[in-house]
Amino acid sequence: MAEVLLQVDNLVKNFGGVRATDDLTLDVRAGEVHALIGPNGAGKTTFIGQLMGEIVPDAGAIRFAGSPLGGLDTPARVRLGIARTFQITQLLDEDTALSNVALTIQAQQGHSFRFWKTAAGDASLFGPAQTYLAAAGLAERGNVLVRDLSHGEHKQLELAMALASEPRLLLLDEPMAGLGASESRQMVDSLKRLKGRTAILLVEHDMDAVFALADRISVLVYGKVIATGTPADIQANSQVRVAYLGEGDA
Ligand SMILES: Nc1ncnc2c1ncn2[C@@H]1O[C@H](COP(=O)(O)OP(=O)(O)OP(=O)(O)O)[C@@H](O)[C@H]1O
Repeated sequence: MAEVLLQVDNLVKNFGGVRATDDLTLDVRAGEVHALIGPNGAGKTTFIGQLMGEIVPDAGAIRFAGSPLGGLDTPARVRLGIARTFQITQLLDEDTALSNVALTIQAQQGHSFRFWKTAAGDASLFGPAQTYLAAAGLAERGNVLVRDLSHGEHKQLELAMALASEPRLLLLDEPMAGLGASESRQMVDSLKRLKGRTAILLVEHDMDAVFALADRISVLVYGKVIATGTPADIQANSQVRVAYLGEGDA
């Protein structure tokens, strides 16, 4: 069995009277796609925020590659090898997809955005940028302006930008949201190609995508993991069927 990359133990987060994360225990193994599913408001986004260091837990522990993450800010966690999509919210609409990825690589290297003009002329960034675009399924779209990309292609570009930090763990918060059927298929194909290269924690409502991609699935209900298992285990779990999948649907 692959090594445990992310180990979360007994995590708790309260917002006033709401316990958004309730004694949450979960692990992600190196290279696996681990889907986290659950009804609206189950606490999935709050959990990702705690993994990235954007939300401070009230109790519990998170270890990544054996080291505790408590007290580390988001950039420090990115340097350790954790990345999420939508981390860099500002796509430059008037620049090409390739330039946007090149800029992300430059930012990873510690340069400030104000040196962008020089970076745009720095051909050494374009080779790697093209590789990340290709990994995200946008090999042919590098020279297209961001404002001319479709919604699905924006999502793929955000994926390429997340890959630019060479993460060992990629956190994806609803990558299929708002995508049409063919765009969803392209995203699933891109994520399938990434399997094994990086571990993925996939928060997703689209069950077709979850069952197409996941090695394991955890089910979150009211901030608590009520089940973890293979897709077949989860589909057969009567507690999950009642709580989430809906009897008769699964
Ligand atoms: N900053 C906050 N202040 C107060 N309550 C919050 C805050 N963030 C989240 N919550 C509450 O915590 C619970 C979990 O919310 P969260 O957004 O993490 O759920 P989710 O599973 O990501 O939902 P969805 O699938 O709809 O995105 C909800 O009851 C939500 O209202």
